[in-house]
Amino acid sequence: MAAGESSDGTMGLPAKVCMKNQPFHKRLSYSLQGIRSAWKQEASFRTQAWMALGVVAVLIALRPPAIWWALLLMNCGLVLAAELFNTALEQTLDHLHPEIHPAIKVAKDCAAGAVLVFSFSAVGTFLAFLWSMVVRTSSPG
Ligand SMILES: Nc1ncnc2c1ncn2[C@@H]1O[C@H](COP(=O)(O)OP(=O)(O)OP(=O)(O)O)[C@@H](O)[C@H]1O
Repeated sequence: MAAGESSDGTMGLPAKVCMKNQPFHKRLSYSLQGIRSAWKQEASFRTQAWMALGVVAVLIALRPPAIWWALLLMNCGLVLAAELFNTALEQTLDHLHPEIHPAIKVAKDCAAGAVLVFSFSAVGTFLAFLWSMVVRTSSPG
């Protein structure tokens, strides 16, 4: 055993530090646990996930060119990822500072604003997609 190393191989580091750099399957499992927690706790995340599924259903039904799949899936992913970041920030702030504070209001409002910006982008992209479908079906030939 090297000097300073403990018998459990942690070198006496706090447990939190030892949770870094774990095998891929463990890191994947933590990511999935995060998504499951957001699903359980955040109504907004559930709504956005159902809407993303709706978009996928529309894509499967209409079979548009690949560029529309890429654009719409990317927008759905951005909204869901932004909501996960928003949830992470809310949980951290509520844990570290449960009391009301103007700085926490600004931080939470900005995070919610980020989700709103991505949501507008997603809605705009979806409307453009619908418009392109209408033009494609109404054009002669
Ligand atoms: N500790 C606090 N201090 C000041 N304002 C707060 C605090 N906690 C929440 N707020 C205000 O309440 C709003 C909603 O709070 P919070 O984000 O925790 O709820 P939420 O329903 O989970 O929101 P979201 O739908 O964005 O996930 C915040 O955007 C902020 O304006």
